[in-house]
Amino acid sequence: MCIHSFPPFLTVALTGTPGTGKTQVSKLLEKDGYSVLHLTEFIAECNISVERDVERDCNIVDMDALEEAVLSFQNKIRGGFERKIKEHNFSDEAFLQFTRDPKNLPMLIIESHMAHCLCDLAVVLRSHPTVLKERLDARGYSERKVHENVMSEAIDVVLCDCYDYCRRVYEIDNSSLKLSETADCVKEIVHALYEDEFLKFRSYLSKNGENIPDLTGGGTEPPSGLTVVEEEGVVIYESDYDDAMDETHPVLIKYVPGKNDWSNLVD
Ligand SMILES: Nc1ncnc2c1ncn2[C@@H]1O[C@H](COP(=O)(O)OP(=O)(O)OP(=O)(O)O)[C@@H](O)[C@H]1O
Repeated sequence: MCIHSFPPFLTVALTGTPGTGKTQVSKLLEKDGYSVLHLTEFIAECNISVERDVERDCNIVDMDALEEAVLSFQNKIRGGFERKIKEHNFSDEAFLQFTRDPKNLPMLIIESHMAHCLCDLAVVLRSHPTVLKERLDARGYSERKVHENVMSEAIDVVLCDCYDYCRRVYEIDNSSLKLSETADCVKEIVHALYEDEFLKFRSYLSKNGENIPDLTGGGTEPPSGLTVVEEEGVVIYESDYDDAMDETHPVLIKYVPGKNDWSNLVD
């Protein structure tokens, strides 16, 4: 059983091995108006317990506490979107048009090398190991730390993790891209992803004879058969949508600038 709202609010991981550019890219996205959560800072702000692994020079986080804090943050952001949507009189087409403005995209992008553990959709930044090594050396990391990260990139550790955790995984190789070009790729992906998820959920509701939720000023009427739950002031629906829509295997899409045909994502 999964929790969904309609129109959907998506949480998307922007993940990758350290040094692949998550922080810098997400800052560009944020500047353009996308909602971004920087997980490392969030963990510190929320005082989530962290243990230090001195040998491997990294932190170990209490994932249960983190998940709870992220969910609560996500609900607050989602509430803001729901209120914004209610101010308008949208047809589906007009709504999708509205979401093309980054400030109106009902999505939270979580930036971290472990964000994919908290999301079922992920964009993975990849960099060639030699490019990555240069970036990590420039940070002054120990030889061991550089080696561990470069090896992990070479054998696709984060990508494989995403494949385990997520139902959709988008991979961008930014080895020969500029920072702004990488950000543009992410933008293209998240908008295509949102539209696809919206249309899929809409089509699911229609096929199952559910009342189509109203996007107009009257608010989102619960589709019949779905349980209405109220969480932190946000109306959400519980449904078996995820079970029905569950892809047997996660979808893995390699991003090739200018070449992806997003229309083939829609069933
Ligand atoms: N095409 C590109 N895309 C992303 N980053 C790039 C690109 N070209 C160069 N860079 C540089 O690579 C570095 C990536 O560092 P950044 O801190 O963003 O990585 P990160 O994945 O967030 O690492 P960490 O997980 O340790 O926070 C930056 O200095 C950035 O300017």
